[in-house]
Amino acid sequence: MSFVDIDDLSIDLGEFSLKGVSLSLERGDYLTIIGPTGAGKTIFLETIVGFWRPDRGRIVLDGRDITTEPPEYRHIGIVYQDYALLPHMTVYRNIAYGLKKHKPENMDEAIRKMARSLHIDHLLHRKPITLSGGEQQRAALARVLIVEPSLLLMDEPFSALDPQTRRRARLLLKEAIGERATTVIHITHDLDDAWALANKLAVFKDGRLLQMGAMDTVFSQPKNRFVAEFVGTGFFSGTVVSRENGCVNIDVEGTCLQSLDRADKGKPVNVAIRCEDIRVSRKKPSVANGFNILNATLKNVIPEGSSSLLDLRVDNLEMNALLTQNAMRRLDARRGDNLYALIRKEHVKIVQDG
Ligand SMILES: Nc1ncnc2c1ncn2[C@@H]1O[C@H](COP(=O)(O)OP(=O)(O)OP(=O)(O)O)[C@@H](O)[C@H]1O
Repeated sequence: MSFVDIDDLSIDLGEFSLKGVSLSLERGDYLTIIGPTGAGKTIFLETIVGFWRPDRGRIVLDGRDITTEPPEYRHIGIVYQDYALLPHMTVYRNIAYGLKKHKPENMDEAIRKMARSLHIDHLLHRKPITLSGGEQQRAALARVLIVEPSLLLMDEPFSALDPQTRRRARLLLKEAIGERATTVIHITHDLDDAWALANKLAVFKDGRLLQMGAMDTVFSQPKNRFVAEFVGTGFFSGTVVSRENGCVNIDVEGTCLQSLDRADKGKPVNVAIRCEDIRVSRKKPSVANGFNILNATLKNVIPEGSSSLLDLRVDNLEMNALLTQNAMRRLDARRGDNLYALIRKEHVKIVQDG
């Protein structure tokens, strides 16, 4: 049995339903949930915390079936996007509020220690309205973390923060939960949150959990086209035409891709290629060993923060490659240039459509 076992969680709210969501987490796991707006991510968290009573399914936390327990007995902390601090209380009293049921003997020291770890010890006397967004966020985190919840739920906790404050908040959160090995489920629209914090990723759509797994696995082996597109991984359908020297040759709309994965000749397969795994070069490498080397035309360059996404045309296929700004400068490419896309055979992943 895992630390968190959610089995077949279903709820019908009329216009929206959560459909048989099952997942398990080990103690200390950090799961980020992504998915389009209206996918049911918040309803899922609210069902775990006890805001909604599911029509079907079970929630087991640390061996205890909490499906029908009142929220206050579940020992689950939740942090919202809008922080939900009590406006008439100081930061100190907001944090203490979390401890109102189980006051530890050394409550004052516990509050000050928590405030120090989240760098808000100088703000304890202030009311929430006088704080910046980042400071309010840290106060909200302190209020939830001080009760040492068995499970911490967060619904887009950083969405109102500027990029720099967000990075800092991630670091502080990581330190604060790392010390306690807190198990976390965190909804976000920012994949950088997932890469910075999580070891697991879940993708929701239309009230369903489409895929959950280790971060790398979901990115490199998305189960279907929707998940692939959502995480920015290329997804292609083709047929295995031959197997030789430990490789399979896959025909994808007239382009031959070689993969080290196993599949039978004649089998239709889906292939996933992460945009980070496509290198782009002006020169054709003299040694092709281990690589797919494909002629590519640069259609477009889309700047993405510290990287650029290259829109490449490879025969009949559209592929995206993600290059750092340094790699981009070295490549010095313009729209319409003829280039080479280099993809290691082990990065061409054969995936089951799910
Ligand atoms: N009380 C309710 N009764 C009926 N439908 C609801 C209720 N609350 C939310 N919904 C609907 O359920 C769907 C899922 O909402 P939810 O807030 O869980 O989405 P989400 O994935 O968190 O989206 P976002 O990323 O925009 O926050 C939405 O279509 C929403 O309108």
